[in-house]
Amino acid sequence: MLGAIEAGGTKFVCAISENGIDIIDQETFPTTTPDETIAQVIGYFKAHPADRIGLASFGPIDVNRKSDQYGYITKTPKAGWQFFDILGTLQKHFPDTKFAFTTDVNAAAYGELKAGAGKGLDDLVYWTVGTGVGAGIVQNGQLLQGYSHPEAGHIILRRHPDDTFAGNCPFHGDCLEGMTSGPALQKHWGKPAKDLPADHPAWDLEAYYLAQACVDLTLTVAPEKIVFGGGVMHQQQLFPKIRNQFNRLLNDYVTVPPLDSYIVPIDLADNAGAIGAFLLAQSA
Ligand SMILES: Nc1ncnc2c1ncn2[C@@H]1O[C@H](COP(=O)(O)OP(=O)(O)OP(=O)(O)O)[C@@H](O)[C@H]1O
Ligand SMILES: [Zn+2]
Repeated sequence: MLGAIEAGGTKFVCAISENGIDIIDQETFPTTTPDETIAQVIGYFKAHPADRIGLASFGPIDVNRKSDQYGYITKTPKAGWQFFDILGTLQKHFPDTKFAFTTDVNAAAYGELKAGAGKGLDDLVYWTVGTGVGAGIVQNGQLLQGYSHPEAGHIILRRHPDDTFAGNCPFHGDCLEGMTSGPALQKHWGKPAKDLPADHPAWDLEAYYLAQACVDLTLTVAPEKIVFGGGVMHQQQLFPKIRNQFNRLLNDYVTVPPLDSYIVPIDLADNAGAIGAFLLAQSA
């Protein structure tokens, strides 16, 4: 039996699967304190035992096996969770279980590669644009991680000449997340992102920045496909706008697949993270 834990800033999702694709059982717990929330996760897997569990956590997390803090959630602004040994705590309670450990967005990237929009491919970038912005990158079938995991949601952008919004990233102001996340849109335009009409100028600016993000990762990791998920990407009109801006910015400098099949929406919707976590655990 395979298990998945999607550790998010607002909720934890625990699930089990036999084949890594079909979810047999799933339960959600609110993210409160580590003690309380982890106790619920432990209770879930005592009741639904798994031989292997994929733990996909909100970040930043320490994924460097050589580090003393491997398996920890590190500098999160989330109260009570700073430097919490999430992997170690679970391993202590399930000593016979094999764990895979990565970021939530890496797991979703892996799920989309193996069973979603990137099925059959080896290289994929997955962007989530929601409360936060982040990228999971798979290269040659493996998650891209070095000294740490990518934090591409915070890359620095060329500002649109007409854009005076200061951005809302507490670390960088007008980084990608600071300009394009759901909360950034709300702060910029004075209403929730989902209430902005499809023809609102917000979406042209949003596409302008997300296209830069795609160009940057195209030029650095050369994926076979770029997949977008997250709440903000429910705005389907963003896709043609991003492709247009991408085309303009890249200016044919490198060859990429046809844009309609290169920059695409998520295929597995809310299950991408769990499926990725199962399959990472399976191959751990
Ligand atoms: N239809 C929509 N159109 C535009 N924005 C939306 C839409 N639905 C949700 N959002 C925005 O997406 C954000 C929530 O993102 P998401 O649904 O991915 O959840 P999340 O899990 O909180 O995000 P994250 O994965 O970054 O933690 C909110 O800021 C919300 O305003
Ligand atoms: Zn930032």
